[in-house]
Amino acid sequence: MRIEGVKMKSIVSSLGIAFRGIVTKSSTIENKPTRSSSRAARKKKIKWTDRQSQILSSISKGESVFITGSAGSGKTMLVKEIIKLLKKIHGRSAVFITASTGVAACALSGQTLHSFAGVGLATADREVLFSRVCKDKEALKRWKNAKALVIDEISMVDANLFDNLEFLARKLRSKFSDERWGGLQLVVSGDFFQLPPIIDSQDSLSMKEFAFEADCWNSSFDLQVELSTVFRQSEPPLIRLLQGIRRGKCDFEDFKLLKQRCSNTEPEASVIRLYPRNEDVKRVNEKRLSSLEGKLVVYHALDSGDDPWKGQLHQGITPTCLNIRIGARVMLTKNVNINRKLVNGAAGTVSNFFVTKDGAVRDLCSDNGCGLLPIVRFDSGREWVVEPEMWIVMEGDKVCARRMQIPLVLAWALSIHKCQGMTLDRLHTNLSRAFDYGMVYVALSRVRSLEGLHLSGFKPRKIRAHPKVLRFYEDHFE
Ligand SMILES: Nc1ncnc2c1ncn2[C@@H]1O[C@H](COP(=O)(O)OP(=O)(O)OP(=O)(O)O)[C@@H](O)[C@H]1O
Repeated sequence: MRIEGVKMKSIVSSLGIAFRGIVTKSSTIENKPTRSSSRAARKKKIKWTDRQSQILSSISKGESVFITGSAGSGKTMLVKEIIKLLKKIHGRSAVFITASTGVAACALSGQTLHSFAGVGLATADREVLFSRVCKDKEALKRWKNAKALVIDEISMVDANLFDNLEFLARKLRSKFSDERWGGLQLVVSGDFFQLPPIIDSQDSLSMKEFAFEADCWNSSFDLQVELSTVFRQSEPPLIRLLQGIRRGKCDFEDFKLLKQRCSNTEPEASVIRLYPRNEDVKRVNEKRLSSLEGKLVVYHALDSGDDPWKGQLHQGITPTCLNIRIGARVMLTKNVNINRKLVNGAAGTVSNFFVTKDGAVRDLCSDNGCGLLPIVRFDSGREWVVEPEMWIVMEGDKVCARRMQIPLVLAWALSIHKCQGMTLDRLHTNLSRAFDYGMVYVALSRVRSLEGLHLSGFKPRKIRAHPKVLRFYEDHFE
């Protein structure tokens, strides 16, 4: 038996659960690819589609672009390439990378849009926001120094905020006050058919809600493109089903296909369950964890930096406190080795713990003077010692906060909000409990194949696309 470079003959079982060994960055555990090798592997694989290439060329010309498209059509992947390009064009310190949620921001090593803007809750009048930013030296510096602004997961940004930010950009960058966004090159990405903004109102149909309803929306972009090739799924019936659901449609064929995926039998524990509400996620994970026997191992994240950036680390990118036992279902919260498919979203089961005297691990999790590292058997069959990883919150080229933690989360259950952006091999969900527009689409579009989709029920009326979103896509992309 061999755990990726950890020779089992050198491992002695002690404490009933723990192995003895040494883990250092230079140890025999082959879980750190060189940066250049993983970059080379990625470079070899990507052949940009015509639309993706069109966007890259428009960015090179300094144009502002809105990138949309179905789940799995390569928006995030393209945005990562765009960020590299923007840094070459404008310099690292003039490119600001933001997203509407902390999870999405950390995935791009950026910051939340609110923290970039320095607007706090942003519900105040725009003149109040302006004086608030003027009093915040750092925020003011960001606005003045920026040459490019990236905003990911735009579907969760509301119209009012988008208009207010454009106003602030023009007013704070007085040299460019005649230009939209004060002359910033803007790159916005997201799919409005996915999760909508949280608006504090009962009557969302009569007021502005989505960012595309902002007064400045159309004048903000030189180019608005919908990516049409789906990469995450390859089966035509599944792609057709998902494209229909994205637009709130479920015809007889779709109904039949979804019915076939329904079953009353409990799926095996290795299948991830998706729930619309956090309390269900917590309840299921805690219940499953407490049903396991054996020692509970606790990892406390090590955070550094200042607020508000430090606060972003608590927004769900990876747990502040991770409790696991042997047998726990877990999922990676970071890409740890792309070549070996150990990527954000890869699921597995904790098979044991590895004892190390490594100081960094001991600070996270101390046990009899040693630290324990989880050994995970991934569903691909690969067994891997999971080492601590670092998350950083950047502002331009400045690191403002860091978190060190074991990159795992309990994964018998996840919330639909948390899974936006993920790719899953297998999932189980009950569609009859979805409560928001786009929720059914986000949940179903995570899975790669029909075989991996398990439903315990669905109600066709829960498959809903917002009428305003439908109109926006008809007007702009058909
Ligand atoms: N040009 C391409 N060729 C091959 N694969 C691609 C290409 N573009 C993207 N992909 C792959 O498609 C998959 C989905 O990409 P990505 O996560 O960027 O989609 P997305 O549009 O951001 O999805 P979501 O809306 O669900 O977040 C990834 O595995 C990515 O590697």
